[in-house]
Amino acid sequence: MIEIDGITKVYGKARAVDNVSLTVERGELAAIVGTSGSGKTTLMRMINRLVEPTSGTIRIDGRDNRDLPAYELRRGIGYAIQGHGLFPHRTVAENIATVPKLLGWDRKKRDDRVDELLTLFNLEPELYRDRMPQELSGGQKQRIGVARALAAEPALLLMDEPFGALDPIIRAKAQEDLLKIQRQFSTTVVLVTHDMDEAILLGHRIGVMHEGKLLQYAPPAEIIAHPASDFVNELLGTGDKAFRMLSLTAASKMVEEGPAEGPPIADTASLRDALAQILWTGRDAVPVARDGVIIGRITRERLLQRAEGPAS
Ligand SMILES: Nc1ncnc2c1ncn2[C@@H]1O[C@H](COP(=O)(O)OP(=O)(O)OP(=O)(O)O)[C@@H](O)[C@H]1O
Repeated sequence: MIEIDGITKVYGKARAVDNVSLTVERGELAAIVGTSGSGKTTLMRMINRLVEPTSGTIRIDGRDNRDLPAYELRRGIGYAIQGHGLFPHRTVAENIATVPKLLGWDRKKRDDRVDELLTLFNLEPELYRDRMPQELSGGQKQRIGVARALAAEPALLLMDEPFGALDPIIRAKAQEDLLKIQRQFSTTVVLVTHDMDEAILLGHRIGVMHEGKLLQYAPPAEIIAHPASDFVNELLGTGDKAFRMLSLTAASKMVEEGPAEGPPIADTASLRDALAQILWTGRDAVPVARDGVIIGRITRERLLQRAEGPAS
């Protein structure tokens, strides 16, 4: 659990982060969004003390983050950044095993962990563990950067635009991997992103920053339904709100009995996917399948009702 309490960072006359307070519960993912220069990275870097705050406190699992020497604190916190930050003269395996080595893990345990992570990120260990970073594509480097952040199974993971340079397909896969890992290990994650769709997909809570201030910190559905200000509303993109609302719910939550023609969608797909299918194929309803077996349908009518916002 991270408790950020009245944290401020002043550079010269500018308040890069201005009296921000928020709590991230253990096992939760907080997505921080905002315009460029709004203070997202500075806020995140004060958690692992790459930046020292001007005032305020940050507690991690109840302990002031200044109680430990900064290098020791950072060993316990995974950190992944855009542009990966890999050591260019170390192999992929050495890069991933950086923190386990600092922590004194023996060779066998380190090697096993490297192979496990490479497999998790769909990179065949035999092919990739001895490569140098310059022998990887941009997307592969990013995945290794995230693998390195996860290597010592940190309870806390900080991610600064970690999927920024990935193409949409790899990005979706990397987001899925992150969710899987996050659930499996109950990792507490703070993720900085400028992509609202990513924040809505991944965040249990979303923090919206502007000019150093935290404008709103709430679950995605609440941010969409009740934006705290015009600025938050604008950032959400009014035109996309209906679809964003639908993207929050799995098809399994709206299945009803009844017939429907044509190819089914999976019950794990979102209502947004269901509506897209219905519109694209001109149907009134789409069958829903679980593990390949049809379990019911979703109708166009109910989806449209669900997508309606509050009457203005
Ligand atoms: N070391 C520094 N010295 C002086 N000013 C800084 C320093 N680091 C950041 N700033 C300023 O603090 C403000 C917040 O920067 P920060 O990097 O936290 O924003 P951000 O929201 O992460 O932006 P982006 O999305 O563009 O990465 C900016 O105005 C930036 O110029």
